[in-house]
Amino acid sequence: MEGMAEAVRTLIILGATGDLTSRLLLPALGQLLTREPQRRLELVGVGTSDWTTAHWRSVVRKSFATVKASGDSVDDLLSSTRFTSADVTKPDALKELLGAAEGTPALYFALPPAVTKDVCAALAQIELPEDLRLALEKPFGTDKRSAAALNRRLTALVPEDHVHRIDHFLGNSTVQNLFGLRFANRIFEPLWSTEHVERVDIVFDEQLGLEGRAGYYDHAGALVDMIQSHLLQVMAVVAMEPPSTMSAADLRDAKELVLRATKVWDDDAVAASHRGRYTSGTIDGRTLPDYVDEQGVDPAQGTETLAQVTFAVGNWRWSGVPFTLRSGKAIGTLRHEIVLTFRQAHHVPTGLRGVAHPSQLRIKLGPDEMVLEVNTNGPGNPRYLSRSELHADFGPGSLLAYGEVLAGVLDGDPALSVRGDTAEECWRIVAPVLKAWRDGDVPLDDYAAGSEGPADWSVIP
Ligand SMILES: NC(=O)C1=CN([C@@H]2O[C@H](COP(=O)(O)OP(=O)(O)OC[C@H]3O[C@@H](n4cnc5c(N)ncnc54)[C@H](OP(=O)(O)O)[C@@H]3O)[C@@H](O)[C@H]2O)C=CC1
Ligand SMILES: O=C1O[C@H](COP(=O)(O)O)[C@@H](O)[C@H](O)[C@H]1O
Repeated sequence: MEGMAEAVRTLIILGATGDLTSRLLLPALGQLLTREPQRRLELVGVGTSDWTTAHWRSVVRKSFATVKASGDSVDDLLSSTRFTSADVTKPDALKELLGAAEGTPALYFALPPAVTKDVCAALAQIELPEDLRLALEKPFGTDKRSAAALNRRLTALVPEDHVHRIDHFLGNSTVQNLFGLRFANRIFEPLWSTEHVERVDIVFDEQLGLEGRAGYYDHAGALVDMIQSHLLQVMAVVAMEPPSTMSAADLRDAKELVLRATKVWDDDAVAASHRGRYTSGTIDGRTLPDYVDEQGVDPAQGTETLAQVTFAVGNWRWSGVPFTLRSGKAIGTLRHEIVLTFRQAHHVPTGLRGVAHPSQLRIKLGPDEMVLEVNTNGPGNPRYLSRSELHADFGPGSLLAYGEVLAGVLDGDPALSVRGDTAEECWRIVAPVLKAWRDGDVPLDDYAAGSEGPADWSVIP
């Protein structure tokens, strides 16, 4: 790590009455404080709603209970946390909030993106405490240009390494495990290149449907919601060069180099992408309506609920290896995994019968495990090939993914947050696909909720 930063003493959540705060942020914070009973943190919740501090404390307590949070720092926080009703787009409101903060403060923007922009404009009008940290949720802009404009605003307020662009997939324990697996063994890294890898697939298929999120999702769609943000970050960790250290500078440089080398496969966004949208169906006994009939959806938006794009990473290590990223809602089988498919053996000895399938390494993004599928002689006839699976259980991380990224914000370590140039790069990468889809050059295929996606799409092995 580059020099120890001062730990945040006051966390101010802007948008404390919202869904993100109660469902994801507070449980993550409760878990973090349980693991670190020595940490002392003031928590201030802010929203325009007319909440009392007593009500806010009951919300925090309820969210903490979901992770069985306990211990000294939890008790301490529960008895001191307070709620302020304020419109944070007003400079005076921000001045008062920051003025009342003890020690190093962090502002967590759990706000709609348009409000976040206005808050940044308001922050520019007041004097800011030294060492202020800013944590921003996705979506970070809507394209490269708006992301760049937001970056300029933010870095006019605080230094880049005080800006935490949150991507909770970087805190996912399996993604964290990739560092150990790839860089603390000699047996995988020599195989981790175009010499031996035929293709890489990163799949995040969910059984969940829209779940009442039309206000956000119907404008984002699967490509922006998952691929432009989370899955490109995961891909960057899978494809990066070995960093010299785990410092924020080394990790983020290594990710950035991969993303800078990434473009749509063959520069052909039409051939390299698919989009789909669910129609009614049943998943695990739960019936979902057609996506277009979900509450709040505007059918005219033509929003996709399943996206698949193949990218090329144009460098020495990965030349010629397709990286296919896919994510969808309302898919019959939950599948969250990174799959490396290895090239065929150069020569299988004549006399060995059966089929030598390519070896595959499956790294699962929860439950956290790894499966290596290889050809062996197997049981029975020793001259007949069969498939064996080597399983490794990574075990769950001690923190939820949000807890890992929140720890980075509180400790002033941006290693797990997205750097400004990288946020822009990710928009550059998907821009040709967004354009092809907007222009209607790629069909929006139907698939029934509960199916595995449109039947004529190529299957990801
Ligand atoms: N919910 C989720 O699962 C995820 C959300 N995100 C991102 O997190 C952010 C927040 O999402 P979410 O919690 O779902 O949104 P909500 O709509 O549930 O909450 C928005 C919050 O913003 C507050 N707010 C709006 N305007 C102001 C204002 N002028 N001053 C003070 N507070 C204001 C609202 O407070 P009040 O109502 O009291 O005015 C409310 O607490 C978004 O950027 C979203 O994209 C990212 C990943 C997942
Ligand atoms: O950010 C998001 O991620 C979730 C999937 O992540 P998980 O950690 O909740 O499994 C996804 O469902 C959602 O659409 C997306 O906005």
